[in-house]
Amino acid sequence: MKADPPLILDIDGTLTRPDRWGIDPRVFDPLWEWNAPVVLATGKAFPYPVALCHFIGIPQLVVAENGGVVYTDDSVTITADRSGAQAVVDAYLEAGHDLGWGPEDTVNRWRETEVAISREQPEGPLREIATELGLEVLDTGYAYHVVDPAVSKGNGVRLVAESEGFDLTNAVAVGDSVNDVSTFEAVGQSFAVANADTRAKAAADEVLEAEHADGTLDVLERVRGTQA
Ligand SMILES: O=C(O)COP(=O)(O)O
Ligand SMILES: [Mg+2]
Repeated sequence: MKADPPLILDIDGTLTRPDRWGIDPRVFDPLWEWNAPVVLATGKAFPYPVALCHFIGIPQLVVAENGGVVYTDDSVTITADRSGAQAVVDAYLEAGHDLGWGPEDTVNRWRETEVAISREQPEGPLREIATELGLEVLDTGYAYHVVDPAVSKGNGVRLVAESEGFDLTNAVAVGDSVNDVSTFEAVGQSFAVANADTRAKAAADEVLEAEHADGTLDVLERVRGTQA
């Protein structure tokens, strides 16, 4: 019997539904049944993908914070320091802006290596301050992320593959935005969902006809059982 290829999946825009926030529940069963490693590679803070793996019922193979935090079953690697991003955010707040998440800010509460800002907040001054301080702003379509340019999902995915002992040239990735470009470059076969931004579409081997989880489910159907 042929095996499944390792999967590297983005979360927002890729496992979600187009019409509302949240994961499309149809992705749970195929991921639980997947006969190869499934890595969730996301811009979200570390607890979110860990919880998603937990609730799907699959091993916790996670790249969080756009590569800032990498987790295989038994080891956490922190690949950056939050202080750079925090300095950008402090200057942004000092200039009279807000992160836009309310007083408890659960978006950033557990972030260890980067900071996310609501897309309802002004982007121009954030980019200006980040450039001045040598940091980068990624617009995922869900938030602006202030990140260390040396950090990437792709590098995180390489760490997971090395530690788990699978070959990324056999892996299949699906994503929707600029923060997935480095993942697409790291794997053998990459797909951008139809709702993806122009950078992700340009970097992917193939742009799917379907959006969000519909596109991802089509890929799963197509690549299941195709490994030697
Ligand atoms: O946190 C975000 O802004 C986007 O998350 P994602 O990388 O899973 O799409
Ligand atoms: Mg995404």
